[in-house]
Amino acid sequence: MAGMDEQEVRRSVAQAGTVVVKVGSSSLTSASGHLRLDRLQALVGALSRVRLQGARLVLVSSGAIAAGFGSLGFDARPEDVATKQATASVGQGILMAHYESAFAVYGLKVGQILLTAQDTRQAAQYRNARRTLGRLLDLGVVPIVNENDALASNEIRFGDNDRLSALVSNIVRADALVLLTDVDALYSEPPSRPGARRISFVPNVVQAMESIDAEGSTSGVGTGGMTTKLEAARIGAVSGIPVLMTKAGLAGPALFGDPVGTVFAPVRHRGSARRLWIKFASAPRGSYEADPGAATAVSGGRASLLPAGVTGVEGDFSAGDPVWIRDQTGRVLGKGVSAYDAEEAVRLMGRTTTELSRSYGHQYAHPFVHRDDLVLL
Ligand SMILES: Nc1ncnc2c1ncn2[C@@H]1O[C@H](COP(=O)(O)OP(=O)(O)O)[C@@H](O)[C@H]1O
Ligand SMILES: N[C@@H](CCC(=O)OP(=O)(O)O)C(=O)O
Repeated sequence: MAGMDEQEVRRSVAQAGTVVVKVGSSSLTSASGHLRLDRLQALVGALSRVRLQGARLVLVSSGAIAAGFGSLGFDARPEDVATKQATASVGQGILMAHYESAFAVYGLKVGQILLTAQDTRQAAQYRNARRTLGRLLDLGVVPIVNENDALASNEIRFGDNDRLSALVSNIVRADALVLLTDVDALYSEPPSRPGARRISFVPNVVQAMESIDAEGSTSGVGTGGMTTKLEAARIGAVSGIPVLMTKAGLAGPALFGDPVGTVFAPVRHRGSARRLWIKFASAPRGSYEADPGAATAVSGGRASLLPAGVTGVEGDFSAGDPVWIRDQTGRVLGKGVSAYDAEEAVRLMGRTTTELSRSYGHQYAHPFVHRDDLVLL
């Protein structure tokens, strides 16, 4: 809920019925490309306590590449795509084997879910991922999610698990997202710099992103650095989900509401699952150009985009695909699901729904993008 103070955010993390925890490579692996078993086991100990107290838990774990390159005899993280994919394939097996036996100590079962960006962009695959994750959680299993690095090539990658974990939080409708990394908290600038200030509460991450310097540093084995963590916190906060970030060694206290790390307050109420998908996960396949009247109406937040207000159609999309909505200067106003395919839309644009109904029948008397299927950006 919007307007929460620090204590309320911490309490809602501790009381979350469904929690997504993301752990970064730097927290699980050594610089030589091997898993740090002691760390993995400590993490699993903390997570198991939460699960055994009744919370539904999803773990988004990085580390496939960082845990795989040492065992393949490389002295550094590989750079080329094919070797990275092969390394991830080996490392993912190592990770899962250890998670499986570490959770088994607490009598818990794990299930592997490897996602590609495509699985969140397409509505049908998104629903499929949601169904499988939901069923695993119903069965009391801890789903362990990673990007399907072995098959994802550069063009179709999420690239970082921070953003992925925020999308997974929306998929499972999590009550909290916990990002575990190798720094204890968010700082005003990279903590290696003198003068970096520790921040324990971020009331509005959208505003905070303008003043925090997260540039140019990762731990070396991680990929996204602080920038992608802030982006994940933003997606969470804007989706109505409280977010906590701290170092992996503090997972236990963090999940039990102790004052560790940085918490980010939700900045909006949570919208419907469909709108969250449109806003954060869907990839538009074309766009509608709105005339000034339609642009104003749509920007007001309550109107649908009617055929009469559309002056251009771009791209090759089908009915049910996401599209951008732009004004006549090309500025993006929003994103929505088109009720028509591009070819039909070209034929129908510029005409009132009454005209369309008269010429083509009742089934054509509806908006190009219904307001329930439209989000402003
Ligand atoms: N403003 C900041 N506050 C905290 N950490 C920061 C900041 N800017 C950069 N960093 C760096 O981000 C790193 C964590 O990112 P990364 O290496 O990608 O971790 P992970 O593997 O957990 O995803 C930290 O080691 C830290 O040095
Ligand atoms: N999917 C990749 C990790 C990608 C990633 O985001 O890494 P990190 O910044 O350590 O969370 C892997 O398992 O190696």
